[in-house]
Amino acid sequence: MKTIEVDGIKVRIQIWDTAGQERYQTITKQYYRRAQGIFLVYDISSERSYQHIVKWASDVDEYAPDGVQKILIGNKADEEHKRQVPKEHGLQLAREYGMDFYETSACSNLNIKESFTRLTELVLQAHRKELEELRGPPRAPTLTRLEEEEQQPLQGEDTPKTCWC
Ligand SMILES: Nc1nc2c(ncn2[C@@H]2O[C@H](COP(=O)(O)OP(=O)(O)OP(=O)(O)O)[C@@H](O)[C@H]2O)c(=O)[nH]1
Repeated sequence: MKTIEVDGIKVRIQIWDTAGQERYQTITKQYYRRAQGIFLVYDISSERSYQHIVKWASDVDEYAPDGVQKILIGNKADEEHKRQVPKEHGLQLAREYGMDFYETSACSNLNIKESFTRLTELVLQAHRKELEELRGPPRAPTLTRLEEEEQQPLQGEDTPKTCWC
């Protein structure tokens, strides 16, 4: 669980790290069903992990709800000396899928906050209607309401007070 602030709203996010190994795939797919945002992560020092993204993306298409938000991540960006996947390839794949793309490093803390904030923003935007309801109606009273209030007789000391707060 993590609380982050996006556009002045505190959002509590629940993060699940699914197992990448083949033998856990049956369980992993069950987690997709209630996901609102998904990071598809490969390792920039492993061409194989990059090739695997196609399979992950098709699983997400099959099992995740419609409208789930997705971001492509190339992790281990601190391991430049071991790089097998050029940044351009990540960008290109993300473009094909219509996703945002970040290179991150869990070790040097590169783009971790940025990518989580972005995915949360995308999820919030996708649920804009519910978000507006959460924010509530505008606070300023309308002119009509003010006029109506002015016509109300003032409450005397002897009349029971309702809450004025
Ligand atoms: N250099 C570097 N190593 C990392 C980074 N992120 C993770 N690692 C290392 O990579 C290894 C695998 O990390 P995990 O978090 O277990 O990767 P995973 O994809 O969740 O693995 P599965 O649970 O098998 O799916 C560990 O040794 C981590 O310390 C990173 O940004 N940079």
